[in-house]
Amino acid sequence: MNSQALKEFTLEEVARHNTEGDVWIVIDSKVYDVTKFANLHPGGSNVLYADGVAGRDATQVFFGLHRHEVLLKPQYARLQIGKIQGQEESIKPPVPGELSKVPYAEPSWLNSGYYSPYYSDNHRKFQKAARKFFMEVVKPESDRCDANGQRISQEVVDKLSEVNIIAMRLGPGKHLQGRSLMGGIVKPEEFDYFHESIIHAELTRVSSRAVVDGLLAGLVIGLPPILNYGSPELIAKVVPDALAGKKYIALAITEAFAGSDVGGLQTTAVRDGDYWVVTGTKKWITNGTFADYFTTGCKTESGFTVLLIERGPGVSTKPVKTAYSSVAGTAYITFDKVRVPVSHTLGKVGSGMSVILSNFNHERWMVVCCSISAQRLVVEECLKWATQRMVFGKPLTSQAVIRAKLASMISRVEACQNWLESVTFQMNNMSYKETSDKLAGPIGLLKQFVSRTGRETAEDATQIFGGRALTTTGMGKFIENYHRTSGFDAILAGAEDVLGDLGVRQALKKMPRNARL
Ligand code: HEM
Repeated sequence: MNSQALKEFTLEEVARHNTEGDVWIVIDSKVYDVTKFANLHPGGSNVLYADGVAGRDATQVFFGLHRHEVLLKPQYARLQIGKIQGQEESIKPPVPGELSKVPYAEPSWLNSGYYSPYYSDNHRKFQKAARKFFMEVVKPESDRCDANGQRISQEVVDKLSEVNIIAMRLGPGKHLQGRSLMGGIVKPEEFDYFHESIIHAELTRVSSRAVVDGLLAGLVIGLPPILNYGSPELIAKVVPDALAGKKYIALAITEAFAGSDVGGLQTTAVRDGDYWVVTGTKKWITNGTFADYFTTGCKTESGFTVLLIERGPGVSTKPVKTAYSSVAGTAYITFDKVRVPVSHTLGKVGSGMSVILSNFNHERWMVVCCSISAQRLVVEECLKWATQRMVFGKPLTSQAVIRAKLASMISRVEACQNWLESVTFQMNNMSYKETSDKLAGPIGLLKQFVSRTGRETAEDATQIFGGRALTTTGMGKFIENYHRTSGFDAILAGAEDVLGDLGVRQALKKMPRNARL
């Protein structure tokens, strides 16, 4: 409703409309006529006729039961008929691009009056633009697609590629040359891993776990092997369309037969002249239902080899139902005697393991960035809920047990953030080779730690929200989604225990032979 056209009422006038057949209520200074809506109200009509609600200021009871966004939906916003004389609304929706004022809802480098050795003003400017973009372009799409399971629309993908978010999700590198990043805020040669971490964090703030993956995570992990190991002709054929969001890529490694034990894979490629003939299956392949290309791990006579397989005769994909939304496009793939040109071999025949392993650090680090951002959002949701929810006449925060949970959640996310920033700083200063040598172990340990804290935080948040954390709509919908999907961070890009073990094994390799107590 246009504020200029708002009619003004006194609380006494509103109070006269307090019966079935004529019921008004006040929420945050706004007057709503809910007479006709009462019979359609999802919470029932009786609750609107109750004492203290009908004809009264029901702000507190309303916010104990609904998210603010309910009032912003056009079908409910139009129930507003005016405002209370002399009062102004105080509860406002977030403005796209703005930071949250809830403590710990933002990493400290974004809070005014705090300092960071890692982030510059350029990172801050970049973050502001990214938040606005994701809030305006991706959030509405995320809500819609997570619910209906449909893939992200081409229109949104086109907008992502206009500001080169698809290319930036791959990290710094040659592929950014000549591109205008986020409207030119950062020069391609100055784009670093902190900028990239901002993209992951801001994407995660507005998206469910499934949408984070649905927004071309398959490409983020499936394209680097092509960029790093493909022939110039193959790169020219595939990369421009992929970064423009015109073609989709999936990384097809895992099978029902083998996951972390890549050596046990059964998809086989046999040479036939200038072609490989590929037969086998792949499972849990993110974006597989809509991918045009599959960066595929195959068994060959001389060992494990990675091939780029184009969708075509012999390739079929079907959705795999998982705990998160099918917007992620998780697929079961069948390759039935698929003929793949030998020129589509990525790296040397038999050297597929190094092609795949070189990709893992970045993928795991990306999962960490996303998980920490989601955990921070959970902290924000819990702080808001525990403050606004009244129990036994007092806010939930008056309970020591709730405050203790909040303390654990905040400490975990802050610990994760600080470790992530220190690893990211190393990545900025190391060559790709050095990163593989020195950071594979720490990134494995970091991911194990972060996915564990994620699930602990999901448990704590569920206790704080109670039954509301068990429903997919309403007050606890983020908590329900996070609780249901935080396990993906513990499995995707390497199972938690395997990564912890990797970290320790890498450390043991570097133990000095003469180290003694
Ligand atoms: C303009 C006023 C209102 C609108 C547009 C509205 C709308 C809604 C909607 C859409 C829901 C479904 C749950 C959700 O999506 O969050 C809901 C549930 C509910 N509403 Fe309202 N409501 C209004 C006022 C009130 C008031 C004043 C009360 C006071 C008692 C109330 C009590 C409830 C209850 C008890 C539920 C069920 C909550 C649950 O299942 O957890 N509503 N309302």
